[in-house]
Amino acid sequence: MKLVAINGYGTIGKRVAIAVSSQDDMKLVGVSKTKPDFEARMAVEKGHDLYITIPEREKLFDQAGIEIAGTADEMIAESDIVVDCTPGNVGPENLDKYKKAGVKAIYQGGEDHDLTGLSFNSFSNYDDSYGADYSRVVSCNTTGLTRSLKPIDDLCGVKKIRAVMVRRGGDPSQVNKGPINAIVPNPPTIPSHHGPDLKTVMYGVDITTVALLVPTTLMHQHNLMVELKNDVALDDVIDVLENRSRVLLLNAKEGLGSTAEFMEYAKELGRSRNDLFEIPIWKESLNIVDGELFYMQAVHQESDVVPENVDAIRAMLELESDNEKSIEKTNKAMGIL
Ligand SMILES: NC(=O)C1=CN([C@@H]2O[C@H](COP(=O)(O)OP(=O)(O)OC[C@H]3O[C@@H](n4cnc5c(N)ncnc54)[C@H](O)[C@@H]3O)[C@@H](O)[C@H]2O)C=CC1
Ligand SMILES: O=C(OP(=O)(O)O)[C@H](O)COP(=O)(O)O
Repeated sequence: MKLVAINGYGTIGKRVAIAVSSQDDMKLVGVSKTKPDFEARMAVEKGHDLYITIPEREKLFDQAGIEIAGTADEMIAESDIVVDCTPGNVGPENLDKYKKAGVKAIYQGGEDHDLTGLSFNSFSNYDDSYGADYSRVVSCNTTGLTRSLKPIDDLCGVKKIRAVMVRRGGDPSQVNKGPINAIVPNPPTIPSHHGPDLKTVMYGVDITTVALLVPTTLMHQHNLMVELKNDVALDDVIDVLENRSRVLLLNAKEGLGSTAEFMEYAKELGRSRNDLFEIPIWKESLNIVDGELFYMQAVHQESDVVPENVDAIRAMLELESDNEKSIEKTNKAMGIL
């Protein structure tokens, strides 16, 4: 059984840990924490072996009564692959460590593509990370773009994409993030990183993105304008999106007219942490005008990249060469629609 470690147990790391534990072809070695906070305590309660990033802090964990299994370096040495879920720009410090230990590593979207020279999405370029030592799962927003644009591109070809990304100010627990009362062009320059980032997993696509930050924590929201290469009926677009996993067409008229209601829908699904791994698209928003497709979608930023991390592990450890088989296996274990 291949062994997986999670370095950085925060928003993304704690979700990837549970997702890895639910698969039958990989085993979680453990997770790392820098400090003995409630998340460290609950990681142990959830049955994860807990390793400490800063060995000098062993006493603090002892004093807090939180049992540790060893140091993060020991966890890394035991593993076949590390999923690095540390905050953006911390990852590069760890690369030498992974190289010295001879372990593979997956980074997250907070790191630059150049760190690994390879980025990953399950649907668009799984094969390129097959057997790779280092790759990067693109950010939550870029993953959301890829999920809906790839099947559309496969159906009728995409000539040019323009997208306006309305980004959540911070995650629900991030009390020190904002804005509280403003709409902030973020960045104020164009394009935002999302367009160039999409090109690292959907090669050659013509896309420009603009991004804004707003005072909300639940989800990001995207507005897409897509010039199509070939004529297509709207029903065929709807059909292809309805039949694609990890994408959901939801109806505003059924009481799902906002990101808040999407998250209420997620609660009704009854999953751990109320996660919505799928990208919900407002069905009513889909329209084709003069060969241009318009639609609006949302992204549960805390969870949409989690299944992609599981598929990336499978590709890089050569556990499955067929992306569709990996997607199906991950979906089944995680209860994804
Ligand atoms: N939160 C989000 O909405 C999303 C985040 N990402 C990306 O995922 C990565 C992780 O983000 P989050 O989970 O949100 O961050 P987070 O801040 O919630 O969690 C990071 C964890 O890493 C720990 N940490 C810090 N320095 C460390 C080190 N040197 N070694 C080990 N652990 C360390 C922190 O204590 C914390 O527990 C970033 O690259 C981010 O851009 C990707 C998609 C969505
Ligand atoms: O990957 C994310 O967003 P992004 O796709 O806009 O970079 C996450 O929501 C983290 O974004 P943050 O950099 O605002 O914490």
